[in-house]
Amino acid sequence: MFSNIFRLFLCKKVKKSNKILLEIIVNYPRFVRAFTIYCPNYQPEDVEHVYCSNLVRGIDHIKDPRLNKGLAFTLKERQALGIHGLLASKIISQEDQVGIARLSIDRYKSNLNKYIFLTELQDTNEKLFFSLLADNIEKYMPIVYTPTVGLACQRFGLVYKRPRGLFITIHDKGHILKILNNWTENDVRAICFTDGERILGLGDLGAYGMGIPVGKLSLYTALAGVKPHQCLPIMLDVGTDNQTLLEDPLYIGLRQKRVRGQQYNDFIDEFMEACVTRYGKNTLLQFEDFALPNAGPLLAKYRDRYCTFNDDIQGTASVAVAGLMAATRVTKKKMKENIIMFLGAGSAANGIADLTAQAMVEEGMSLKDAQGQIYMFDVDGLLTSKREGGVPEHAKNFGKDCEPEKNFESAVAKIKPTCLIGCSTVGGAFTPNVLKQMGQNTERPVIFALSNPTSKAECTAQAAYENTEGRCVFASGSPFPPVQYNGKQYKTGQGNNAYIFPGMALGVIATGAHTIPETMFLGAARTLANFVLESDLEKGRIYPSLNQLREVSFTIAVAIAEMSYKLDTATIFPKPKDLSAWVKSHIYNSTYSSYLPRFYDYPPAPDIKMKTIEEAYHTLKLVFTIIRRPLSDNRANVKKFSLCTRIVFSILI
Ligand SMILES: O=C([O-])CC(=O)C(=O)O
Ligand SMILES: [Mg+2]
Repeated sequence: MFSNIFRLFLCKKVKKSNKILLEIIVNYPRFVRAFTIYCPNYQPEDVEHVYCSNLVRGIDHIKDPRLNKGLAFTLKERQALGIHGLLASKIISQEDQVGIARLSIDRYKSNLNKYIFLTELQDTNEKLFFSLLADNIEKYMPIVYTPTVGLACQRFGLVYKRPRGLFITIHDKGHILKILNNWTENDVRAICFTDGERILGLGDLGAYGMGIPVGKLSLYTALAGVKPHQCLPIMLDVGTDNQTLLEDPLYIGLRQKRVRGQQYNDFIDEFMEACVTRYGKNTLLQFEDFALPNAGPLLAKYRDRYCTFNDDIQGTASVAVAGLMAATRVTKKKMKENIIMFLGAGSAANGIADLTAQAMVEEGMSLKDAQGQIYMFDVDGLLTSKREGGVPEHAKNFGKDCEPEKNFESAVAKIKPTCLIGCSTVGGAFTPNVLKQMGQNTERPVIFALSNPTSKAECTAQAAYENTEGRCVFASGSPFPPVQYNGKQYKTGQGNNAYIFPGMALGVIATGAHTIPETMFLGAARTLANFVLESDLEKGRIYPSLNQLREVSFTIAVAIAEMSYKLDTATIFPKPKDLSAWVKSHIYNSTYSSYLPRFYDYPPAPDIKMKTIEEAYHTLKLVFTIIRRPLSDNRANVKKFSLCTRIVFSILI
């Protein structure tokens, strides 16, 4: 470390103080985080690129996916970087590269092969991958995400080639922090992790579940612009109870049954603590695809202590409630005028039910009355106290005291729900008879088949429209093509949490929120519902089109940032005057940057020629001033102290 400081002080060729800044940023990783939180305009990836262009030369520049531009390197860059001759002579613009990549993908017939192509592109040229994805969301989201990612997880032994994220096993207990230290990126702001026990509706896929956090985080960047180097996917491998996988020669995870109980809980405890020790207290920790017995209790345990949320409970709830809100404009029924019935009583169903009840309360209903209008039906039938075993603890708010009913169709006929929501992972469970009954229950029945991937959807869009004479309001978790019925085309909406979690993440990261209160998910739902146009509703769609997802995510991010201050969970002070501009300043730029020196592009700073140690000292002082300035708020005194201490330690130790 001292040699680094020495190197910094002896940096002879420095022309401008910004160059010194770059040196500091690159050499002192903990400093990077402190610095970039307060000066997000200094895009760390650009800083690294500019810096790296001086250090990384030759073939290494092409091999690094963050630096690689393929044939888009200009002649000057090729000469400066020592890669002239390593590339074909033609120089191709990034835009043309996107077109070529599209042609290449289209040549593959199978979606799994398209997935593999895109993964390889991400591994070789990150900016091209994200610009391709961001420009073609509707086309490629179903490949890198649901439903193809489900198939990729099932075949992960074949798909897995090189590290993207960390695998932490139960045997690493006691050493998790050390493993996090092996991830060389220091500016991680968001971690998405799974233990693989409930991968989509596909069940326990063990370590093969890694595809899900990888896919989710790709959407963080493609949809919300969270910088890719700030995202870390993690697989917590505690074994699998999937016998087929335990016998699969290609299986890449621990070949043992799942560890449960105290040992599991201690492992997750250690993991959560290690993450904040390594990356800071307000690192966003997203639980993904945990099974029911763990998902709810872990959320309850950590939600007030960490910046965390469970995507399947809260993200799914938020998108479903947004759908219900938008549907009120079609059905002309307020939320509180509905009878809602769930098929499935797991974490997703309970998350949606809780948030729906809150939305009804906001319309002036008591919580008890709201819960009274929400029914659940699981594998053992209607949730009532009179059934064998009673109402399960995790769904106790929605159990009723009526007679037991084991037949789903009869339950739908008896209770006459106006909204039917599928979170059961039982493909085809909304039979034609069930759908017809919904058509009899009300003029405009709301039918959501939310289970993923497509094979697990409770019904297809086609079946929903056909069996309700085109009167239903339909949404599904996985995409369905438009439906033709009775001479009319219906474009159905995809009620997938992808509408929520990217924007939520950006808003939370931009304000350094230290917890994520539940009302933020209601706020996100409302923001999303407001995006739905009358023209969408006319086409039968209660969500904005996927191509609007970037705009939607940004608007949600700004709303979340606003709430973050209102709810006193933000840690960036003083509150930026223009919150929208502040959020924007955090967004990743997937356009290639020039690797020729361009220090003059950075915000103006005094032009100090570094000849003496004294001048270097002044530059450091300048950096401190920049960092201290936004912390003048009295409320932030403690944070100010700890931040300054961290900076001093970063530099001196
Ligand atoms: O991944 C998706 O498409 C939605 C989701 O969280 C799930 O089904 O678990
Ligand atoms: Mg999920």
